[in-house]
Amino acid sequence: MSTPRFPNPSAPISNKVPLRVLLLENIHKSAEVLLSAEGFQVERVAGALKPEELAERLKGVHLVGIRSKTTVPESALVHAENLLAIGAFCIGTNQIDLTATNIHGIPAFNAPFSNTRSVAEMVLAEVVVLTRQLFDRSREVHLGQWRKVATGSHEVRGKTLGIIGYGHIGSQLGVLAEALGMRVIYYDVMTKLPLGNSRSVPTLGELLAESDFVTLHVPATASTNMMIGAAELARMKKGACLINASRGTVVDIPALAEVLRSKHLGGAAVDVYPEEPETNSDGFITQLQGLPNVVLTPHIGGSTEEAQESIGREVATSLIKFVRGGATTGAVNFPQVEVPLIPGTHRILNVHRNIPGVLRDINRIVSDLNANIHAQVLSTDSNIGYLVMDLDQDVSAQVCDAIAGLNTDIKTRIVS
Ligand SMILES: NC(=O)c1ccc[n+]([C@@H]2O[C@H](COP(=O)([O-])OP(=O)(O)OC[C@H]3O[C@@H](n4cnc5c(N)ncnc54)[C@H](O)[C@@H]3O)[C@@H](O)[C@H]2O)c1
Ligand SMILES: O=C(O)[C@H](O)COP(=O)(O)O
Repeated sequence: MSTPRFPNPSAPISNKVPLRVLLLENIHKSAEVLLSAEGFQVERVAGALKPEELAERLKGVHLVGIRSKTTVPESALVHAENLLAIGAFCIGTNQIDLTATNIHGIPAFNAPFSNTRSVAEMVLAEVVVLTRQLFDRSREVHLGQWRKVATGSHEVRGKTLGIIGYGHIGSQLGVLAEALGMRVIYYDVMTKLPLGNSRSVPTLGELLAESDFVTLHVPATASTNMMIGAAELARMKKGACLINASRGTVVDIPALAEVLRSKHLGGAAVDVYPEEPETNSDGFITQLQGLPNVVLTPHIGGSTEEAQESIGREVATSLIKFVRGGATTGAVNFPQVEVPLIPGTHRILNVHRNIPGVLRDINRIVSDLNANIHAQVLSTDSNIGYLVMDLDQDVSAQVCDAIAGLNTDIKTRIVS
């Protein structure tokens, strides 16, 4: 593998030069509070940045925080010679080129559970809203129209909720839905423990055919891209409702608009779209606008104060632990290492290309400098090796420089 090498930040992180942090997309203040308390210099941007703007803004930045709207392709890293880590202050990490960041030695951290409950609660509310056509009735009354009807309105008790993707959100939603008396079935590519009385179905087709409500909770991947198109929508029961609060790439919007217009589906709730605005000031157009019993929300499934506050703290904490001690636990694109710091030792962190002989070369450098290794932990994936090494003697600057000179080196830094 030939890894394009960006300039190596092998100089020790100095307490005198504060680390620069760039937080995009209105990341919660809780993150800034923690990062500032470390002495880091935090800059904020309200919306997302396009990749070329991001590339410019990453010059000299050590940590960047994004949410779901900021894409981080390899081209955005071209000036990111100081970038140590990326914080995705959300669940999804499909917006980051995880392979490119991995081979450039930049771990990406997310918050895998902090907004799970918020999404599950919103989807459960939408099930009731759709089956009672509450938004349409509400709009009519706002317009001075009194349309008291029961036709087409139903209880959710006894109805079947079909969950596609029975992970953190899907399984939590299933538990909440059973509390309302719903029957829960799910389809997942992995074998999952059924919670409560829920039942796994072997195929997507069976789930679509059996459900009164179908809700999607899968990540954006090649296998989920357009997984609900015209053929899948046609398999759903007449009058059933579709809910998508996962990713906009999962549902074919024109096909959905068509089955809503033809009244094959009774309603839909959509929170995510193939193209979403970068800021709250941008306009938005979708073919679903104006259709009856269609709830459209601006990607707010995880947008509660509770979730955002908790995500801010969780991801900021991961970034701080990585800066201070090199911990990569929870990074989505990196070998996992977490070693407690021992006072009096001198820690070096090294990311290198995963080829035979690197550890031998590094240990020869340490030995030539007459240093003693107190602790050494190496974890690898198919592209890179991540080494955390504590030395008894303070020769870490010389060791660091020598390791950075190896042609296998990707990133090397000293933390203590
Ligand atoms: N609307 C929002 O604001 C919001 C908030 C949080 C998360 N999300 C989205 O929801 C997604 C799910 O979140 P989660 O925390 O439950 O993730 P998760 O990883 O815990 O669960 C995802 C599940 O989908 C399954 N899956 C993957 N590919 C599949 C396929 N082709 N068919 C069927 N199942 C498949 C996985 O096996 C897993 O069980 C996230 O990836 C994110 O994109 C949206
Ligand atoms: O992946 C997620 O957690 C959700 O899509 C929420 O993303 P957001 O932080 O951009 O609202």
